Amino acid sequence: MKIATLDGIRLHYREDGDPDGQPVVFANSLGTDLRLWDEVLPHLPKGLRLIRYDKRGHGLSEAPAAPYAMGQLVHDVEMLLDHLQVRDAVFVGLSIGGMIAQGLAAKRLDLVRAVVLSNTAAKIGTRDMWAERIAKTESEGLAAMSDAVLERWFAPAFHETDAIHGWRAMLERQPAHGYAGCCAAIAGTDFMTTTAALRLPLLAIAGSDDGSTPADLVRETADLVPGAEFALIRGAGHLPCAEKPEEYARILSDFLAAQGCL
Ligand SMILES: O=C(O)CC1=CCC(=O)O1
Repeated sequence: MKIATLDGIRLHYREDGDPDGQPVVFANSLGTDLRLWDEVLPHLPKGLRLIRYDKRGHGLSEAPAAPYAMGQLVHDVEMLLDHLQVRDAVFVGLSIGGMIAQGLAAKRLDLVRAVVLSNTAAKIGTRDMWAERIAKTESEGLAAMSDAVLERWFAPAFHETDAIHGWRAMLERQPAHGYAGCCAAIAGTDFMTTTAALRLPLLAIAGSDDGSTPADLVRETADLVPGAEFALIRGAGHLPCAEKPEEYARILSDFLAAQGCL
């Protein structure tokens, strides 16, 4: 198991693939850990250096007292990539992970050569919506919200699979204050202006049944950046990498090939 203590925060990460290959970094969504990418990685071409990590408050990373700020989440991964001596990575971020991707690309272009913004936006939800979710998480715990969250995560057919129970367990086992801390970071984030100033290769991925960041919202963020590409995965919700991993990997592989990464 790999843990790096960086500026006082313990971050859990994992590396797969070729240590000398093109780095591809994956950032997870709210309520998930780095296993979010388990089904995608085996379908990616060989020769890539695949780096995943748990953001603060999630998975096996430390969960300091909430709330967190988006700047802290960006700084955490910035330190991790410096620690791993990564430069010019393709950064794949899903939902809050996609917000981290936008923040990192705006701050440290030396670390990021291209971004994949999956099921995310420059701004997600409203302050009131997040305040409500934080209050419920703190008072009732994550299990009280998991039905509603899973409705947004997956299209109807996936709810009939055994795998749905694993995703529920992953969500409910996150530290409640870590989850709430990340909700606060999302509530305080509006990257409209900074993302519109980005000039780098960008692929946005959306799910047709995404109840959290609907496809139109994802496309709106992609449209901020000249030349951005957009891919829609039909029959998938907010976590298409879990629901349609082969299609997700194909879209990602095509993008990596177009960037000369393969
Ligand atoms: O609505 C959800 O729970 C999904 C979500 C919103 C931001 C994020 O990272 O996940």
